[in-house]
Amino acid sequence: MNFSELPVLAEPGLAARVQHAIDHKTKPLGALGRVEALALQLALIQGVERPALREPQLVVFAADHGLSRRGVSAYPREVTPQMVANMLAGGAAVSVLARQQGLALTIADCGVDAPLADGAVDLRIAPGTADASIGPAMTGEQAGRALRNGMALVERLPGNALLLGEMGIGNTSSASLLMQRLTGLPLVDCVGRGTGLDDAGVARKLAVLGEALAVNAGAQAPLQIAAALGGFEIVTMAGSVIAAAAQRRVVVVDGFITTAAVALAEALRPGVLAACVFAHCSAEGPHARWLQQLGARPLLDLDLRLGEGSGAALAWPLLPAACALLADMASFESAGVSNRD
Ligand SMILES: Cc1cc2ncn([C@H]3O[C@H](COP(=O)(O)O)[C@@H](O)[C@H]3O)c2cc1C
Ligand SMILES: O=C(O)c1cccnc1
Repeated sequence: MNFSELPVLAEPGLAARVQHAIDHKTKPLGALGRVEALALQLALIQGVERPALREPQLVVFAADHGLSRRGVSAYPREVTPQMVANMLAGGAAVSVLARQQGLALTIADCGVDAPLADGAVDLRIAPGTADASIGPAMTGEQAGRALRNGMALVERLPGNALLLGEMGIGNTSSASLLMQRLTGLPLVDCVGRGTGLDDAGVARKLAVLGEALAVNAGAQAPLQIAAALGGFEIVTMAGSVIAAAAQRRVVVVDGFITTAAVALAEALRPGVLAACVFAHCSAEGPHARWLQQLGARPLLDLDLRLGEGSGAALAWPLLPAACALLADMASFESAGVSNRD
């Protein structure tokens, strides 16, 4: 992807100036590999020659899904509020990683089927979506509200980097449905094991998701598709991605589900992808293919299949490292090192 060509980031000459600076650092040409591309992307996102990251915000968007009552997950629906509590208490993987990396952690309840947890941000639309296998997961009004909630949340958060996380039993199903509708690939190529379904479980998930696609076939515009196939957390996250990109914040994408939110945001507001750094390729089967379709090359490939923002947090240190190299490495000229002929 050529980031400088995207309208959201158009900044005449900046890409060439930053590339020139990178190429004159004291190293063989191109020797910092994809860290160089990352530094360039961060510069283009911020529209400056010396990008700098401050007060990174990891937001976990949480919600329940009507589909989780249809046996599409290996785990029960109650796990969503239980994990929200665990995240707030500091015991979830994302809590540990956010703490360790110095990332501010916000849990945004976009529609968990339980009372609002102490310490969660209240962006609740309803206690879980409707069952998308029998009709739209949410109304158009609810989808619009979720988008606006996500935008407003970013306005309230400090800093210039947003790391995406999510929690919602059944949400790989919503992500798979969105992938099918947004890419046009066959459903079977868009569905994975989620939390660990066996082959019979995947067959059941495929059958249920096939029903959801059939019953919601009339949805055409991106917002209609979002409402039909749902995920309050996914639609809210898409709103946050749109607002963050508009403010030139760096968006760090986690796994399969956050990719669904970003792809939805791109469908709603073409160009936002340019603000996105893809942290990792998830072990969720269809993720690699979707990344490829989006022209995204993720930083890490660790066989993660957790979500929560865990992969985004793990990849995070590469971003300040790229900024530091761009800002602080000497050039051949300043260090008196002989460049190649
Ligand atoms: C204990 C536990 C912690 C999690 N943390 C994230 N997820 C992940 O698994 C869910 C998606 O998979 P599926 O569509 O198969 O339900 C999401 O909540 C996602 O964040 C978890 C799942 C479980 C069980
Ligand atoms: O890639 C992800 O985000 C993912 C995969 C499986 C389960 N939960 C999340």
